[in-house]
Parts: sequence; structure tokens; C-alpha cells
Amino acid sequence: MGDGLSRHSADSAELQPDDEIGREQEYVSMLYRRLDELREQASRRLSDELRATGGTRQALSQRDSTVRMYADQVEQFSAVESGLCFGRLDTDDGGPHYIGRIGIFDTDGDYEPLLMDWRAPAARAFYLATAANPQGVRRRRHLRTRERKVTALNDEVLDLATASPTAHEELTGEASLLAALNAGRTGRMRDIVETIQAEQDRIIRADLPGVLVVQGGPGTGKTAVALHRAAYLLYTHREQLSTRGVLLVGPNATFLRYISQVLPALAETGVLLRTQSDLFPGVSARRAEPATTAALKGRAVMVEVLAAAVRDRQWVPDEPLEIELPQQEVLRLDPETVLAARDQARRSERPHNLARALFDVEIVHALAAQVAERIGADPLGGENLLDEADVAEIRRELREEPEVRAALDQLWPVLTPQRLLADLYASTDRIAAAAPMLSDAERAMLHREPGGWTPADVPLLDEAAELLGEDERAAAARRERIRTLQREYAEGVLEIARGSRSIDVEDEADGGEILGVTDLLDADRLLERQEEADRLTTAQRAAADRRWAFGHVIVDEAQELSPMAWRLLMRRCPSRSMTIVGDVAQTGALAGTPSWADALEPYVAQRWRLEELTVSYRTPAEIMAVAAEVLAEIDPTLRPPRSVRSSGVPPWDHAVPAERLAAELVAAATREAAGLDDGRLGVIVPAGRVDELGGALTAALPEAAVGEDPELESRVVVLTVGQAKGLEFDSVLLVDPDRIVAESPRGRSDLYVALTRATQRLGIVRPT
Ligand SMILES: Nc1ncnc2c1ncn2[C@@H]1O[C@H](COP(=O)(O)OP(=O)(O)OP(=O)(O)O)[C@@H](O)[C@H]1O
Repeated sequence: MGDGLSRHSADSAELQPDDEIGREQEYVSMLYRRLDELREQASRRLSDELRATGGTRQALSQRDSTVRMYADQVEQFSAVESGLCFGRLDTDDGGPHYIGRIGIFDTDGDYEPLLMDWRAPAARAFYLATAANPQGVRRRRHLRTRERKVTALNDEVLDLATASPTAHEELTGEASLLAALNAGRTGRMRDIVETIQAEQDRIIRADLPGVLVVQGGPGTGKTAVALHRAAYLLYTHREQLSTRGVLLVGPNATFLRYISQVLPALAETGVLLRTQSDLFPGVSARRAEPATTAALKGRAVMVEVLAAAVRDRQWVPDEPLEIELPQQEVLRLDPETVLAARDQARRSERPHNLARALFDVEIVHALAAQVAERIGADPLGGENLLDEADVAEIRRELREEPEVRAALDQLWPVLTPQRLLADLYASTDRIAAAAPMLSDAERAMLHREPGGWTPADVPLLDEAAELLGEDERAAAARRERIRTLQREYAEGVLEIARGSRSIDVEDEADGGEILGVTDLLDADRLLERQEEADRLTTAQRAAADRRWAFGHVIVDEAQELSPMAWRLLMRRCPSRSMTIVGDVAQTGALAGTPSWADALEPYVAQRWRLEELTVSYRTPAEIMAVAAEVLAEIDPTLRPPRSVRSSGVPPWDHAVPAERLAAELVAAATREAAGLDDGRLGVIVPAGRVDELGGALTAALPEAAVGEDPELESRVVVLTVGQAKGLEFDSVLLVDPDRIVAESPRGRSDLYVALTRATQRLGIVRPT
């Protein structure tokens, strides 16, 4: 990587004269005072609204939206506390303009902006202006703060004549950027709002409609960009997106926890974060299964398998079916009658559960004709003595007969997606009937005992739900889920109200009755009020409703999605307003996405745009050089991203006798952990050796976290490549890379992922 960006060092002027910092401190302190006022105002209003009682239904509904608005404001004003103001622009047309996490206006004066929201169009120059294209900016200043104190200023004068020859034209706020990149990791992702780069800004602010694919190598900021795009879109298209919501899908729960702080820190709470495992309401898919089985379940052929499995439940007996009624009467259903009823119901092309009503009509008709034949037969051989009204009455009675209902349930059972799939997996006969197109070995893979769901089952449940249609039971389950969420929300509002209670007390301490909101309302009463007004956040409602159509869907690590998972996501986003973020060179899932065109074209044909990110902000040049060799083995046409910096620390690679591997690893991990200031060490091991090596490490380093969903804030974390996907650590120890490669047909991509997790140091320990 000799031609990497890392040859040069940071070069923007670091101006820190005390008086300059002092002047900025005054301004920043004023902003914090305004923030405190705003927060107190919102808390007080929230308390007042919650205390108010009575009124018409409309007044209640109005009050509930006001409650929500103030609760959101209190949360947002608290979220932006750290780094409230981080930038300043001095422009040709005056200024200064201060840039921060939210907009604050001078409400006492003429409503001038005191602080500009980073997402506002006028703030854009902060990210884009360069010496060659200054966009009216004379000076860009980064303000660094700790708590409420200004600690440093970095200035860039955007003037070609005075520009430093060593500064990178393509980097903005280079000194602040490098400070952020070199900082120790905490186990939680941070936002990058202070140092978004121009190529990233273009993607963050891209138009809302259509499918945008962001392809970029490891560490190019794809996740960061995806999250900031969510915040930007919600700010810019609030009307549209607040009613439909934004869904962000990540690869696993560990990853979602890793990124969970970013949006709240940007004062955005309106995004639903989910893994594939949680995309089918009411199911939490935690069961494990072999990668090859998951891959089979991800293939598009499963669409046909499931359709056949549903048809297989529409049963036509070989022999006549006898239905014994209580009056010892026995009715017979011929196979031909059932077949005709089934064909009639199928012709409607309704989903299975909804077509059942048609099937019932046909069968009951046939049975009623039999009864009528018997009881209405004219002993003298004339016409049947019953009229149409009598036959209708017979049909009504037959419908109520438990024996008739049992026969109908047997022939055309109403099914939930869970029932369909569990029954299918549990029976080799059913699998054989539904999957003649699969090989024996593949059919054997599908067979299993009931009990829990795997992530790969989720798209299948969703497909099944489409084929089956929602009957009354499914609708009732959905209402129940919404009710649970409403209760959680009511409790959340009361939490916020409790947080604002000190203000009530101060306020009314001079003699008035001191009653907090929570003395007057409990979660049940608040819940009742909300139910009446049908209030629930968009994200909560969407989470409970399988058929919810999101306003925008963002997928991170999208290369891992199988064709079946793509189908599910496309259903969640009929408008096809999507941001797809990933790297096809890092695909680990066997049914993952080999190319964006293959994945998307079935849904949007050629109508998708591709943006590429080319600079790695994470991986230093020394480590990227090692990773580049593996990338060339995956696909010689792929280019690794260019590293924005070098660490000066070459990666090391030690081969040790196999029996000493664990001991050497423990020694290396102890050394690396001792060398960390406040950063994190990641130990990446083959999936088949987690127990052994994780055990050895935790015995020597009790602080080490290991397990299904390890705590990333621990100083030392032991993970498989699958778990490490999307994460990063200051220092990484990679163990037994050959075994990692051997463990999966996509082993090389796994190794590439593992090699690119470190922000500073990489060591490899391998058995000889
Ligand atoms: N403009 C920026 N300013 C500061 N830090 C940045 C910037 N862009 C990216 N980073 C940092 O670089 C690191 C890598 O970013 P991110 O995790 O988003 O990359 P990625 O492309 O998703 O990587 P991967 O493909 O490995 O998942 C993160 O620590 C992120 O905060």
C-alpha cells in the first residue's frame, strides 16, 4: 500500500491560543444554557400534559400526541449533550455559523440559528468544502469538547494560495478525522457526525426514492454511512417517514448492540433496528443449525417447496370419508366431491386460509344434498319434498356439527405459518411430497424435530404467511403484540416523566401540593388513554405487524442475505426505497449474495444505483497490505480500499507447535491486553475452537468475554468470524487462520473479514 493516503501526516493548523478557546467556550456555554432551558421547558410541558385529565375523545387524542412530542424532545435534548456543537464555518457572506447535533434558534431575538443542525442544507459545506472548491467557506473549524468544555480547535483555511502542500485535498478536517480514527475503541460504535468525508456525505444525503447500493471494502464507513443516512432521511423527510418508519437490518444481535448508541447520539429514535431473526413478529429465532442447512433454506427453490407444502395440506382422501353425525346418521364424502371442492377453492387463488371458506361452502353443499336426499325423499317416488329454504337450514345445521367441522379441518386445515413449517420439517413424508425437486440429501437436511426456529426459518415463515393469508387468529395475535408494546411505551413515558420530577418539586415547593405525574397516573391508565386514541410509535407498530410497509429500509452487511431473505425484505418495502450496504468480498453465508445485480434484479430490474466507498478509515496500511493478499486470492479483480493512515506497527505472524498454541495465545493476549490504554482486544478464533481457546483465555484473563453474544465492552473479547463481522478492535489476535479457511467454502472471505478488524495492531498465531 505504498501509494496509500497514509504517507502523509495530518496537517491542518492546530490553533489553540487560550483566548481563542476562551471565546469559543463562551459561545458553547451559551448553547448549553439554551439546551438546558429547552430541556426544562419540554419536561415541564410533558408533566403538565400528563397531569391534565378529562376532556373529549378528540382532546385526549390531541393530548397524547403532545405527550409523545414532549417525551421525544426530552429524550433528544438529553441525547445531544455530548459534542452538542462541533464545528464552525466562516464564510464569505459572514458568519460564523456553528454546526452541531441539533438546530437551536434564538427565540428571544429574531429566530436566527445559534446552532445549525448538521443535516440542514446550509451545513453541508462543512463536509464538502475544499481549498479547490471552497463553496464560499473561508475557514472550517472543528471544535473538540469534553463534557461541556472546549478542549481544542482545528482550523482549515480553504484558500489554495495558503493551503498546505501536504494536506489531502480529498480529506476534510484531517486532524480531527485522524484523532477520531486513532482514539481507543470502547466496544460501542460512535457517530462520525463531526468528520463525515465528502464521499460519505454524498451517500448520506442521496435522494430518498429508489434502491441505492453502497459497496465498499472493510472499514470504509459503510455502517457509519448507513446510520447517518437514516438520521438524515428522518430529518429531511420527517412527514413521510415518521408515519411509515425506517427499518435497519443488521447481521446479528451483537452487531446491533455495537451500533445501538449511534442513532440516539444523533437524537434519532425513530428507526427500528432488527436482525433477520426478529423480522417475523412473534418469533425470536435463536435455534442453531448447520451452515449447509441454512444455505438450503435460503435458496429460491424454497418458494416452490413451500407452495407445494401448502397444497399438500389440501387433502383428498383415496377412500370415501365417513362422517358420523350424532343421530347415528352417516354421511359419505367421495374423493371426487372433495377434489371438485378443492379445485373450486384453489381457482379463487386466495391464500390457503382464506380459500377455506370456499372449500367449506362446496363440501357443506354436497353433504346437505345427501341429507336432503334422505329425509326429503318422496316415498311415492315423486320430487324431493324439501324446498330451498329447508336445504339452506340443513346446511346451516351441518356447519355447526362438530363432526363436520372436524372433517373440514382434516381436509383443509386452517394453518399458521409455524404449524405449516413445523409439520413439514417433522415428517419425511411431507418433505418428500413438497420437495421432489431436491436431492435425498437435501430433503434429509430439512427434517428435524419441532422446538424453536433458526434465522434461516424466518424468511420461510414469512413466505408461508403469504401463502396462508391472515385469518382471525393471526389478527388477534397481532393485536395482542401491539398491546404489549403499548404497555411498554406507556412505562417508558412514565420513566421520562419520573426523570423530570425534580423540576415539579422545585417548582411547587413554595407551598403548593407536591404531586408528581407518576402519583397521578400509572402505566395502565396511560395505556388506556393511548389505546383509546390509538397512539403508538411508528417503530413499535411496525415491529408488531408483519405486513407493515416501511418508508425506507436500510440493510447493513447485506451481502449475507439469502434469496429468501431478500424476498422478505422486499415485502417490507413495497415502495423500494432502500439503502443496501455491504461488501461482496466479505460474504460468509453460503447462500449469501455473490453480486448485487443477482440479488436485486428480480425485484427492481436495472433500476438501482451503485455508489462505492474506496478509503478504509479503520485498517492501517500495514494491515491492509496483508489483507490485500487474501483479497487477491478471493478475486484478483477486486481492489482493496486505500488506508487513510498507517500505524507504524507491522502485523506479526507466529507459528507455534500445535500443542503450545493455547499457551502461546494466552501469553500473547496477556501482553496485548496489558498494552492497551483504554482500548479493546479482539481474539478471533475458528468456530470449532471457541470452547477450547475461549476456555483457556478466560482461565488466564477473567475479564475476557466469550459466548453466543459476548459483551463487547469487555477489554478482551473472544469471537468467531461470524460474530466479528462489522466490528472492530484496537488490537486483534487471529488464531489458526488455516482452520478458519478450511471451516467454510467461503473461508477465504472469512479470513479477509478477520484480518480487517483491527484499528491499530494485528498478530497472528498459527499451529505448525
Ligand atoms: N468520516 C469518518 N470519521 C471518523 N471515523 C470514521 C469515518 N468514517 C468511518 N469511520 C470509522 O471507521 C471505522 C469503520 O467504519 P464502519 O464500521 O462503518 O466500516 P464498514 O465499511 O461498515 O466496515 P465493515 O465492512 O468491516 O463492516 C469505524 O470506527 C468508523 O467510526
